[in-house]
Amino acid sequence: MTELIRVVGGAVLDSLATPSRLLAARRTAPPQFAGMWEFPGGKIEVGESAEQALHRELLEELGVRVRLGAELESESADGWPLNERAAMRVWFAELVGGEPCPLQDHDELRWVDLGNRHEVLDLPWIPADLPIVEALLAAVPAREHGGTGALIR
Ligand SMILES: Nc1nc2c([nH]c(=O)n2[C@H]2C[C@H](O)[C@@H](COP(=O)(O)OP(=O)(O)OP(=O)(O)O)O2)c(=O)[nH]1
Repeated sequence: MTELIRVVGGAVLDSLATPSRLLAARRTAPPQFAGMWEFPGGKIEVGESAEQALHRELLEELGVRVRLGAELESESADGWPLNERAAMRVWFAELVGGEPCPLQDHDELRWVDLGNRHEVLDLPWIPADLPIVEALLAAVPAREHGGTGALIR
């Protein structure tokens, strides 16, 4: 059996304590994903933990340092299925250094309003990301319900 490709993604928020916006990134490659939106991140390299990989990828791709919050839990410990060979673990995060720029693998970054489901879901996400985005929207505490702090660990 071929080994699972392990991917990590960052659900970068304007704030873990009082989240209102999510940073989405538009891919430039490969051709089947170019122009689609995703969670910035990438494959875990040999010798890295998932969290180390996520810090490295966000620095390489966006030029930012982040504080990680809670993981967006999926049914499998391997993370969210992307295809028959790959799965992605996703962590909430907030910026602690740098301004996000599409340095590598993306040509546009966009802060989308978590209070507006259509604005978030109308982006042409990589199809495998749609259940993840739905779960993220459900996990982010609604401000009007006074839910804050749930994404901090
Ligand atoms: N980063 C990321 N990859 C995703 C998402 N959704 C999704 O299906 N993928 C797929 C696309 C790729 O086949 C794979 C991740 O590969 P990648 O190209 O981002 O990884 P990498 O930065 O380590 O790139 P490379 O050096 O191996 O080319 O997972 C997502 O939201 N974020």
